[in-house]
Amino acid sequence: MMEPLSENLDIVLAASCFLVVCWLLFKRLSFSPLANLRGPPSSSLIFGNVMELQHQEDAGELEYKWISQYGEACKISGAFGQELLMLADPKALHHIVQASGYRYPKPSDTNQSIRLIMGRGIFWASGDDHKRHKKVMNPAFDINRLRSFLPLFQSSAQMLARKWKGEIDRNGGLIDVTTWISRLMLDNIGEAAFEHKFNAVDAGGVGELSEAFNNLFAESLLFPDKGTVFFISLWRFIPPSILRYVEYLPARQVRRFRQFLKVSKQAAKNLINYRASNRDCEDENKDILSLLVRSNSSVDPKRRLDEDELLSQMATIMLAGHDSTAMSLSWLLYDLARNPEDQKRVREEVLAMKAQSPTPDCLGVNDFEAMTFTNAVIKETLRLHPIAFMLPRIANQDDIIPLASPITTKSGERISEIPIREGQSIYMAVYTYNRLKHVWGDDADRWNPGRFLSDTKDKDKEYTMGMFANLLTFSGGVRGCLGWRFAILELQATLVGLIQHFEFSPPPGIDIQGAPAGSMIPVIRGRAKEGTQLPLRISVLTPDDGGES
Ligand code: HEM
Repeated sequence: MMEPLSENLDIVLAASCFLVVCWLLFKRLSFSPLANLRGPPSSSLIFGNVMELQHQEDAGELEYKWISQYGEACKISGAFGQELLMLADPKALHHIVQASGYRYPKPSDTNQSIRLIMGRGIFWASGDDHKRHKKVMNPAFDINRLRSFLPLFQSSAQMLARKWKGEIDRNGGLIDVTTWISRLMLDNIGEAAFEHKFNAVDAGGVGELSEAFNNLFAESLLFPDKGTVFFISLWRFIPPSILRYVEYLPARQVRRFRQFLKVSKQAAKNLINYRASNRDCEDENKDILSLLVRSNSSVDPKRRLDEDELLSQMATIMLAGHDSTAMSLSWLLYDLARNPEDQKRVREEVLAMKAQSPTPDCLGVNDFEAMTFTNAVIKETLRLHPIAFMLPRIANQDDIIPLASPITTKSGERISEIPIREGQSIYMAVYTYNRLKHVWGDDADRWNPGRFLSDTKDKDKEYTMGMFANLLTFSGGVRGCLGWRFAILELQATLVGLIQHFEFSPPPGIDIQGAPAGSMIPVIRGRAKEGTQLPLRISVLTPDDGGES
């Protein structure tokens, strides 16, 4: 039977597009300045190394292996013959993140994914638009403003401690810390961002917004199938003005993201409307949303955020400020569970600080800063478990990337800079940079918080990297994490609030892996399909055990 004409036409069109794309790629690749770089062989003509990277068991380990083998700057293959420059070299990363301003934006396909999840907020904006967003956002992340959230973080931790004491009696001490910590961080960000009480710890995570967050990344980005990778890999060939329409596709991931964005924007809108009709109280509102609304109305009207940008900002803050800290704190408790001596040392430091404080139940920011070992364990967890284990970028002009450690090319030449062309895709290997031996010491791939104590300095910190402790975990430069101080204060307050009441140990027979779901999420090894979880055995400390009852 004859195929309908329109169907034949579709096939012809698709095939022609494909041939044009192949031809363009061939033209580009035949003159590639990366041609002489070493790197792993491409394992698929269509997918290059992408499937291996997205299906690796422990996020970041494959990059670590390749960089150990081919050097801190090497070449990997993207889909449809794309060449990616993978970098862990400190000087190269410093050049991109710190020294180049807006010359290395996020690639258009990454930006489209961000737009799907968080809308047109600061995470998505680029170039001059990003400057506009940042100007409005900055006052809300002022250090003194953030300090005012400390009592909130402390009371949330106390609430969780009370809740866990009840849970431990009920289920023999085995608790999925990720679920609970996620609820706690949701309560914190809800209150800090909107002055909105989710009561997620108390009510057990019910409610539309709580549910929209639940397992968002595990359900949508973990171990994608070939069809999904194929589809998303085509995005970089589509102009952004057309690409934005993917948000209307009925695919499962897209639906999940759309639902989250819709629910969080609606929550922000309801609050703005409520505040508008209760203007008397406006000056008393110190939450991030109120500050944003005020900051927005005080900038030049031409550079103001429109309503959709403002609402997207809240989706951005809710997601960026909740999931990342929840995962980081879960990893921190896991690391301490596996290192009981260090756990004990943190607890002793906390109890000693409380003993000398006139207000032991509400330690201040300076008290937290003075707890050197507690801060060292936080840094060590952020080093070993960077939630954003890779960061993609694209060069928006020709450039020469300098290297701290020269690399050997395929022809045996030693080079200490790499010329690149406009449009070159970059893969910043955050996980590997955080584990480089010449930066962090010979034991860089192992847990050792002592490396962050001042008397055991490591060698090569020549190239300043990120916002905190020279780690790349919060990225850096103009696109560095806006909420890093918020995150550190929240991690300090929550850790201090929990460690004085509980002892954490790993449950026997359960191994945890950091799965690559856009970010590095903890799952039980071999049971990733069950979603994000990190069960720990938790016991309540009594004064006799050295804890607080
Ligand atoms: C441990 C916790 C956190 C980690 C590891 C983290 C990591 C990062 C990273 C790597 C980026 C850059 C992403 C990129 O360039 O593609 C980023 C950006 C951002 N983060 Fe965080 N973050 C954390 C907590 C927070 C918190 C608590 C907030 C807000 C309350 C926040 C708000 C933001 C915002 C608004 C941006 C976008 C900045 C811009 O594009 O200019 N983050 N974060």
